[in-house]
Amino acid sequence: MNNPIPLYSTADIREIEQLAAARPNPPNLMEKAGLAAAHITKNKLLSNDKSNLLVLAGPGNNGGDAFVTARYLRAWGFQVTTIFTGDPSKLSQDAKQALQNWLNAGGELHNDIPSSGSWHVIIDGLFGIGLNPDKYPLDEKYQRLIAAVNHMNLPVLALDIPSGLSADNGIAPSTAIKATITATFIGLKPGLLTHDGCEYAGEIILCDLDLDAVSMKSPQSWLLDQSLIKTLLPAPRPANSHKGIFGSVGIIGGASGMVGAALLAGSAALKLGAGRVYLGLLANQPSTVDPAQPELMLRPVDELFELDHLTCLIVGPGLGKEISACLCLEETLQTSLPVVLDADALNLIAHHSELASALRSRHAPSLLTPHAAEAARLLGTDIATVQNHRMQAAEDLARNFNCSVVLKGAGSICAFPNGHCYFNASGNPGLSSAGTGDVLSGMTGALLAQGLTSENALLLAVYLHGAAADALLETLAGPIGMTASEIIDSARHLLNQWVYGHHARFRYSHAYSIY
Ligand SMILES: NC(=O)C1=CN([C@@H]2O[C@H](COP(=O)(O)OP(=O)(O)OC[C@H]3O[C@@H](n4cnc5c(N)ncnc54)[C@H](O)[C@@H]3O)[C@@H](O)[C@H]2O)[C@@H](O)CC1
Ligand SMILES: Nc1ncnc2c1ncn2[C@@H]1O[C@H](COP(=O)(O)OP(=O)(O)O)[C@@H](O)[C@H]1O
Ligand SMILES: [K+]
Repeated sequence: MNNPIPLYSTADIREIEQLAAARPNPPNLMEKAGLAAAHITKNKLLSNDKSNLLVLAGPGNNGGDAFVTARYLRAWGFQVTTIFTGDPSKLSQDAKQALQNWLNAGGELHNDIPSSGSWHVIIDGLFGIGLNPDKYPLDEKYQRLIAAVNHMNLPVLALDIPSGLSADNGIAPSTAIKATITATFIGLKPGLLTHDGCEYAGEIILCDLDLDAVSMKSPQSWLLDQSLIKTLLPAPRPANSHKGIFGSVGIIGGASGMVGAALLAGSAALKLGAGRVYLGLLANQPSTVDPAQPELMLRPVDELFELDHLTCLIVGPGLGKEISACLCLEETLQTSLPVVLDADALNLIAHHSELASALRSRHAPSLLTPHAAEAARLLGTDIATVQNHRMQAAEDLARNFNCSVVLKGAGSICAFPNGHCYFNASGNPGLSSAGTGDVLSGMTGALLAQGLTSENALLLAVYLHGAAADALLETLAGPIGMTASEIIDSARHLLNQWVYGHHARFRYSHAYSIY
C-alpha cells in the first residue's frame, strides 16, 4: 500500500530544511531543486523547435533556484534570457553562489522583460514560500510583471509555488503566476491544493530533493487522492447478500419548495449502494412517491424516528428553518445514530446554542458538510475569513464541534477532531451548481450505511464526488451545465469500477457446464 502523500506548511518546510542543513554532509538543496526543475522543463515543455526560455529570478532563494535552473538549461543548449528583480548584496549565501555560477557560465541578467524577444517557455522563480501575500502585498512592480507573464499565455513552470500565491492558505490577494506546471520542493504545500491554488498551480510535480520528509517531520495533513482512496473502498459484496446488509439511510429535509434537495440526496444514497432509503419530508402534503425514483420510501417525518432499523441519518437537504425543522434536528441529535448534517441543519446549529451543545455532546459520529458561508456562520465569522484560512476553519470546526468535517469548495478540506486534515484532489467547476451538495450528503450516508467508518465514508464520498464530476468532463457533459443528477450516475459507475474493475459480471456469474 502506498503511503498517503503528506502536506507541509511553510514552517514545517523550514524545519525540515534546518534538519537537513544540520547533517554532517548537508545536501545542496538549491542545486537539487534547480536541476529537478530543469529536467521537468526539458522533458515536458521544451523541444527542438521550442527552445527559448525566459527565466524570472526574484529577490530570495526562489530566485536562487531559478539561477540554477537557468544554468542547466543553458548548458543543455537552450536559449535562456534571465531577469533578476532582487539586490545581489541581499541574497543568501546559496542564492549568491547560484547567481555567481550563472554569470560564470556566461549567463546574462536583465532587470525587466526585454521589449524585443520571443520565448516558448517561462520559468517563474520570483517568490516561493517566503512570500506571505496576505500580510505583505505584492507591490505594483511585481503585479505588473506577473500580469505581463500571464498575458504572454505561454507554458509556465513555477518553482515551488506560483509567485503571488500563499503557500499556506492558497490565496492570491492581488494576482499570481498562472502555472502550467508547478515543480514543488520537499513536500506538497496546502496552498497549491485549495482555493486560488486550484486556479494557479496547474499540474503539480513533487520533487523530494532526496529528503525523506516524513522521517524528519511527522505530517498532520495529506493529499486525498486515488491511491489513498483505494485503501478505503468497501469490500466486494458477498453473493449471498440481502438489502439488510447494506444499511438503511434516513433523510430528513424537503420542506415546501425544497423537496428536490431531499430527493437528490435520496437518489444519491440509493445509487451509491444503501440497502434502503427513507425520506422524511417536511413539506405540507408531501408526495408519497417519487415517480422518477420509486425505490425511495417517502414518509411523514415523524415516522422516520419510529423506524428501528436505520443505520444513519442525513439532516439538512431542503430542511428550511421552521420550528418543525428545529425539532427534527433536536430529535436527530439525541439519537445514537451516525448523522450527516448539511445545509440548513448547519445554519440552525449556528443560530441555536442548545443545538450546538447537543451536537458537541453526541457520542455517535457526526459529520458536517458546510460550504464556506455555512462554515462562517458556524464559526461566527465572515466568509472571507473562512476562505482566507480554509484549513484553519476546517480544523476549528472539527475541534469545536467534535465532528468530522468537510469544508467544501475548490480544494475541499476534510478535517477530523484528532487534528488530521485531507485536501481533496478531485472535482471541477461543473460542481458549482445547485444540488451537488445534497448529492454529496446522500453519498456519504450511503457509505456510512454500508459500514465504512465515519472518517472513511467522508473521505471516500468527497473524493468520489469530485472524481464523478471529473469523469463527466471526458464526455463533455460539463463543466458547463453539469447537473447534480448526472454526478450520481457517474459516481455509481466509478465506485463499481474501483471495487470490481470490469469483473463484477464474472464475479457473480452463474455459468455452469457439464463435463
Ligand atoms: N526551504 C528549503 O529547504 C528550500 C528552499 N528553496 C527555495 O527557497 C524558497 C524560499 O526562499 P526564501 O525564504 O528566500 O523566500 P522567497 O524566495 O520565496 O521570497 C523571499 C524574498 O522575497 C521578498 N519578498 C517577500 N514578500 C515580498 C513582497 N510582497 N514584495 C516584494 N518582495 C517580497 C523577501 O524580502 C525575500 O527577499 C522556496 O520556495 C524554494 O523555492 C529551494 O532552494 C530548495 C530548498
Ligand atoms: N469549483 C469547484 N471545484 C471543485 N468542487 C466544487 C467547485 N464548486 C463546487 N464544488 C463542490 O460542489 C458541492 C457544492 O455543494 P453546495 O454548495 O452545498 O451545493 P448545494 O447546496 O446546491 O447542494 C461541494 O461538494 C463543493 O465542494
Ligand atoms: K515561484
